[in-house]
Amino acid sequence: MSVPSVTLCDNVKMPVLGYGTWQAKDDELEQAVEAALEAGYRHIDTAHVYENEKVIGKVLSKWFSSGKLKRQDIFLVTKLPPGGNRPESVPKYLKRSLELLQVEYVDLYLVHVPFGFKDVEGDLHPRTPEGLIDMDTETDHVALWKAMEAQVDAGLTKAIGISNFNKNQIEKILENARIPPCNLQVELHAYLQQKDLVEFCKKNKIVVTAYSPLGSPGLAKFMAQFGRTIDLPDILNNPVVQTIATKHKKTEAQIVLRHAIQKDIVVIPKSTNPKRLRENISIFDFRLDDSEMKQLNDLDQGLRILNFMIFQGIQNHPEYPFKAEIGKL
Ligand SMILES: NC(=O)C1=CN([C@@H]2O[C@H](COP(=O)(O)OP(=O)(O)OC[C@H]3O[C@@H](n4cnc5c(N)ncnc54)[C@H](OP(=O)(O)O)[C@@H]3O)[C@@H](O)[C@H]2O)C=CC1
Ligand SMILES: O=C1CO[C@H](CO)[C@@H](O)[C@@H]1O
Repeated sequence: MSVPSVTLCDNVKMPVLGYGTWQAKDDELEQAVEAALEAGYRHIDTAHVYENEKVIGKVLSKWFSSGKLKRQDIFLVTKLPPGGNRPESVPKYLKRSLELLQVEYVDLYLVHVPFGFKDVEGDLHPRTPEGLIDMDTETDHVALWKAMEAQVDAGLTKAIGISNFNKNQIEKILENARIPPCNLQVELHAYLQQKDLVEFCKKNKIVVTAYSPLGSPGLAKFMAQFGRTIDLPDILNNPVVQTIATKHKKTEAQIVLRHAIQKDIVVIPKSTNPKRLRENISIFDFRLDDSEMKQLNDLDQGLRILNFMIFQGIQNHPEYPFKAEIGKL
């Protein structure tokens, strides 16, 4: 299956469907990345905090050295951890990611979150003695962005972007950037369609990537490991999605992914199951009509699943992005 691409800044091409890897590690991920590459995925989304860059690097280097793929065939995305959200930490963390991924450059480097943590070696999520997340409240986006730009100049990434930033935070970067961000990665699915933010990004030539495009159905199980229960919406069992899926002889997952793609949004579903990851890439052989698009657009509820409250006390960081929603969280 061949996936179409969208053009980011400076003619960098990004496949509109990528392979998400959060919560996937080690042996399971190794097999799954193999299966994903076999299935035709050419865009891989990881992050330093996912602690799986080494496995991804191992599989990619095998494919590159066997000649099955060339480096330029792959669009590789990774992210600066929150503990690296200060200018002097950016080169250190990008260098680490490049070493783990066994590549000379990434295609897109993202600032993972707008808030910073203390930079504690060996602890990606440091805590205070009281159990709160150990924040660095001095996070300065303009200074940080200059360090991101320097990574493009050094040839260590083709493009730079942000993730989980709100509109005001993006505006501030745009006002001060020499190299504007060309990608915003945010939570986006049928129940959180982010219409205003998407419109704003279009106006500013920022390609939007939808994370958790299926509504992150495995999240409740994942959070349970940390003793947290969450009330997860079940987008894939929504009757509107189900009816459209039956009509097209497609699965519910394929319908919600196709819905985003038809709105020029890049999607990065995660699956370590070979059957499901093949299912998720098989969305380029049908089209939703205007009435189906409208029915799916109407499912929007502004419902955010990932608000970072897992990091206790994070809402008190000056750059916590969802302050306006706090009453609703
Ligand atoms: N920038 C950021 O802050 C964030 C970025 N991300 C990125 O976005 C990616 C995707 O988001 P994520 O939160 O993982 O959630 P997704 O919406 O991609 O959902 C993943 C879950 O859905 C299941 N699944 C996958 N395909 C299907 C299918 N066809 N039918 C039914 N269930 C399916 C998976 O299980 P199984 O594996 O068993 O198939 C897994 O439990 C992440 O992996 C990560 O790369 C995610 C969160 C935050
Ligand atoms: O990508 C991510 C998924 O969500 C996690 C927990 O909220 C974060 O660590 C990270 O931003």
